[in-house]
Amino acid sequence: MSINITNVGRRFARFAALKRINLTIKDGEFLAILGPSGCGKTTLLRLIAGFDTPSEGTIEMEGNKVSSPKHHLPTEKRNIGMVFQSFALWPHMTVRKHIEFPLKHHQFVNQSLRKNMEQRTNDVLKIIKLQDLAGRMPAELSGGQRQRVALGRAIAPEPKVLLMDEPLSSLDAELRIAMRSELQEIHRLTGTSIVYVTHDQGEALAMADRIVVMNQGSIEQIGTPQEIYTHPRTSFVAHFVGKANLLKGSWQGRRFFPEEAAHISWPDFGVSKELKQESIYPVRPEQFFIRRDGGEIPGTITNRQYQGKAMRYTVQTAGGSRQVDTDLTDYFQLGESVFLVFKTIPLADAKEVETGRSENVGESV
Ligand SMILES: Nc1ncnc2c1ncn2[C@@H]1O[C@H](COP(=O)(O)OP(=O)(O)OP(=O)(O)O)[C@@H](O)[C@H]1O
Repeated sequence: MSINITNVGRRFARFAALKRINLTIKDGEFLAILGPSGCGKTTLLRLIAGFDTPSEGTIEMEGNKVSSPKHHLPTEKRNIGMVFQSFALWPHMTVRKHIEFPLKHHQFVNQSLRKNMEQRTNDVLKIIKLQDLAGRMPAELSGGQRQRVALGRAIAPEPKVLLMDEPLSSLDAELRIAMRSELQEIHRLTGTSIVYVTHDQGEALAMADRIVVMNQGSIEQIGTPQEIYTHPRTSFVAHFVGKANLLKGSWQGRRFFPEEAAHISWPDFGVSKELKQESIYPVRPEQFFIRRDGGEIPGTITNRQYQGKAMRYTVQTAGGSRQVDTDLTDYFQLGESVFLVFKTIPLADAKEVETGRSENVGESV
C-alpha cells in the first residue's frame, strides 16, 4: 500500500510534536523512521495507524484520504497490521489461536483466507518458525518466540501495511540481531509495506529500504541506508547515524581546510551544501588512521573500547573529542600522544582501505 503524508503537523497544546511532515511510503517498501527519544516517531506512526488525528495536513492511503483535521478513518478500516514493543499477547490463548484470531475477526480478511483458515494458520506458523510450538501458551515461550507470535498475528490477515514501533527493543542484544533477518525474511515473503519506528540506527541501516531521520518533530533526511551513511545532509544526521566527527574548518572550492590543522586540506567526497554552509566536514570513525610518528592532527588517547571487529578510540584534539575505529592490531595506550590522519578515499570504498591497511601503515602519513 502506498501512503502519502502531506504537510502533516501535530500539536499538543502549544507544543508542536510534528512539523510539516511530507513523506511518501511506497508500496512494498521497508521504511524505517529513525530518531532520538521524543522526536515524534510514535506520534507519526499513531497518525498513520489512525489512533490520532493530525492538527494540519492530510494522510492518504492508496490515493484515498484517511486523515486530516476534519476527516478520520478509524483504525479498523485501514487494513493495517501492528506490532509494538510490548508484544501484548493474550495469556490464555495458544500460539495457534493468536494467529487464528485476526483471521476470524479482522474485517479486511478476504474470503479465501477465511475459508482456508487452517492452511493460512499453518503457513503463518511456518513463516514465523513456530510450527512445533503451536499449542504453547505465551508464558511457555521465550522472548523471541513471543515476538514472533506478535508478528504472526499481525501478518496473518495479509494487511497491506505493517506498522512496527520498536518491536525488538525488549529483546536481548543477540536476539535483536537474529530477529532482524527474520523480519527481513517476513518482508520478502509477504511483500507488505513496513513502517518501522526505531531509535536504533543499526536496525534501520540493516533492514530498511529507506530511512527517514527525524529530529525535534521534523524530517532531517530521507534516503537509502547508504545515502544516509555516506552523504548525511545535516550535522544532526551525520552524528546521530554513525557518530561522525564534525570537524570545523573552511571550505575553499572543493577542498576543506580543518581548523585544527590549517596546513592540510581534504577533498570533497560529496559533503552536503548544508554542512558546507556550517563549515563542517563529517569524518566517520573509520575514516581516520591513528599514527604515532607524525600526521595531520595531534591528539591524546583518552579512551579505548573493544568492539569485537575494531577498537574504538577517543582521541582528544585541539578541536574536541574524536572517535576513531582502528584494527585490533593497532594498539594504543591511554594517555599516549598520537596523530590523526584522514583517509583520502570516499566512504563507500573505505572497506578496501581497511583490508589493505596493515601494509599501508606509515605510507600515507
Ligand atoms: N498526548 C500527548 N500529550 C502531550 N505531549 C505529547 C503527547 N504525545 C506525545 N507528546 C510529546 O510529543 C513528543 C514526541 O513524542 P513521541 O512519542 O512521538 O516521541 P518518540 O520519537 O516516539 O520517542 P520515544 O523513542 O521515546 O518513544 C514528545 O516530546 C512527547 O512528550
